[in-house]
Amino acid sequence: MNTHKILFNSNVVIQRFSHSGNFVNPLKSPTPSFPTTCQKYQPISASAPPAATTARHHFHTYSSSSHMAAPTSDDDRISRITSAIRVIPDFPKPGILFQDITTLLLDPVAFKDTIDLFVERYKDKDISVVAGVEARGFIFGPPIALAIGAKFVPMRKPNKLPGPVISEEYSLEYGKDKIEMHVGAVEAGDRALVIDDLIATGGTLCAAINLLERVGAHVVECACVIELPELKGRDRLGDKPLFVLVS
Ligand SMILES: O=P(O)(O)OC[C@H]1O[C@H](OP(=O)(O)OP(=O)(O)O)[C@H](O)[C@@H]1O
Ligand SMILES: Nc1ncnc2[nH]cnc12
Repeated sequence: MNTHKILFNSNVVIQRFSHSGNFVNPLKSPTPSFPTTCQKYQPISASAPPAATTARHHFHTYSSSSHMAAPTSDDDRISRITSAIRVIPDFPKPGILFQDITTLLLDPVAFKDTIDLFVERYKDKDISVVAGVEARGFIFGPPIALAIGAKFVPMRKPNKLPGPVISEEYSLEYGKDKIEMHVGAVEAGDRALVIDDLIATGGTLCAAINLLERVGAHVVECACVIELPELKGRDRLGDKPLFVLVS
């Protein structure tokens, strides 16, 4: 395992690289063209170049710094989380390597490790709202919100929320979608953390950020369990900080 220090979100963090036998090319089909910032949906180009084929897990955790306690046994926790995520080829479409977090949920130790790592990072950051994106952000968001004393706000697929909503459309790997948030759930001045299981192209997180910023909230950071770096979602977030456990 190689270990080196990088600058990450203003803190010195340790980045570790290791290889896993069953985690290979995250996308075997051509890469669609995605917006490079949190801009509106752009049409997908059929003639885009192939995706990069090298994939590996690299773990973003953080070391001791002046204002954060160093969690013990990060290696063990990240390894357990990585091992508990199942990779399914050709789901839901040929060419997609699906990162299945349902197997992580079957492992109470790895699931707790996941929540603990996020809670340790955010407990002293004065977060007032945790926004979780449907559907898998609803799994990780609420336990984090409860542990750090923040409200949880669901960002839902269209026509699911009963009250008045604001909406944002966004592009996916294949096609487009929309998320909605209840008007009044988040207020100007709220300090928000956006949680999802995975960042691919970054379209979903961008839409969530846009919804929160439209009502005057400050998005402190986005956090995901998994990042697919080949799809460059991190670039699309611009200067908005992103924290991930596994990529
Ligand atoms: O970075 P992006 O390219 O936007 O992709 C990431 C999103 O894709 C998946 O959700 P999906 O849209 O499949 O919905 P689901 O969680 O309801 O299955 C995943 O849970 C993220 O929300
Ligand atoms: N490869 C992937 N696995 C799981 N969820 C995803 N959402 C977008 N791409 C995904």
